[in-house]
Amino acid sequence: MPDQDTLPTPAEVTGGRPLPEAVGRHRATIDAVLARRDRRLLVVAGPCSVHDPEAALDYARRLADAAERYADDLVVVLRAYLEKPRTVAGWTGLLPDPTLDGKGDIATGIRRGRSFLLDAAATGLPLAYEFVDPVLAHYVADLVSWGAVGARTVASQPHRHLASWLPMPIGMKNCVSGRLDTAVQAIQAAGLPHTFPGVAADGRLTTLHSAGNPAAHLVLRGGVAPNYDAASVAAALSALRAAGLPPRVVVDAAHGNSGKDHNRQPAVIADLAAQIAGGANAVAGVMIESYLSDGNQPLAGEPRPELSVTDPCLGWRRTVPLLEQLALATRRRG
Ligand SMILES: O=C[C@H](O)[C@H](O)COP(=O)(O)O
Ligand SMILES: C=C(OP(=O)(O)O)C(=O)O
Repeated sequence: MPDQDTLPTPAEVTGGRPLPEAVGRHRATIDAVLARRDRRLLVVAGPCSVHDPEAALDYARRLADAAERYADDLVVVLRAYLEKPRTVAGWTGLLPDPTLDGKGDIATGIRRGRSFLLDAAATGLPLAYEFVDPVLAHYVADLVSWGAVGARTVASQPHRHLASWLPMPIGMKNCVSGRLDTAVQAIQAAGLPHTFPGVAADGRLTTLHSAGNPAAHLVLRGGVAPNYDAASVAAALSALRAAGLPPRVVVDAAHGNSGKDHNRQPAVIADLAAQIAGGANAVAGVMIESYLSDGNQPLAGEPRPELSVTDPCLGWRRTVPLLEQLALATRRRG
């Protein structure tokens, strides 16, 4: 008999409900936007973390409605982040800790998290996901259309190998200090074939052979200083060109670019919208940390469903005008 800490196999959890047929289409669309074959702007928006699946679905449905309204200019993707990398310690997300209290019931987290991802995908939105733990990737990757390797793991060989194997565009974030070279090297590494250990569908450890991911790209998330302004974007494009990589970036309005202050995200988006309207074609996408209510809350006791328990997010009412602004800027860019 498996004890309660034994995890289900990937096949046991991925076999339950049919895969949304749209995932392949979403990945191809996002790839075309990043390669600038599609003139639209990628907008990755959503909560810093999902702690209450019902409330996050409420958010997803609102975002799906808005995505439809702006579909001529924006390709909107839901941040469906179920794992959190921590600087030192803290809640690590719904997948590894679904009861939000450090008990770490990962088996329940995998089932609950996957069920959330399937419900979120049913809204019609493509899903974004940060791959924090390479083992857990095998339980969710089939539902993800845009992946991220975060600022705290971008130097890690297992993450680069995983990115080289994953079948969706992967954003490599500049590291926490703001240095770009680690992320540029991560894009180069992910573009190559690798052989590394992973988890097979039947749960056995296996040797994986990757072909290399041609759609890995840079995400500017700021560091000790922001890097969303036109001069920083130009410097990033030069670094990409010097490394022989396509000059295209996604810019994160949160994290180091807003000093983790959600109130600063609108100013970052305004600056990016001005760059885009002015013709900055290499800005292929933006990222916004947005949720139902403005701000965040400490994780103690029973958390409010509509308020982030990790980084502060911009509330829904303040998010909609930003989508409008980005759609308009993209239309002007032509
Ligand atoms: O995006 C979320 C956080 O910035 C990230 O998980 C790190 O958080 P921490 O510095 O509070 O640990
Ligand atoms: C942790 C995140 O970002 P970063 O890696 O840029 O800190 C995130 O997007 O949730």
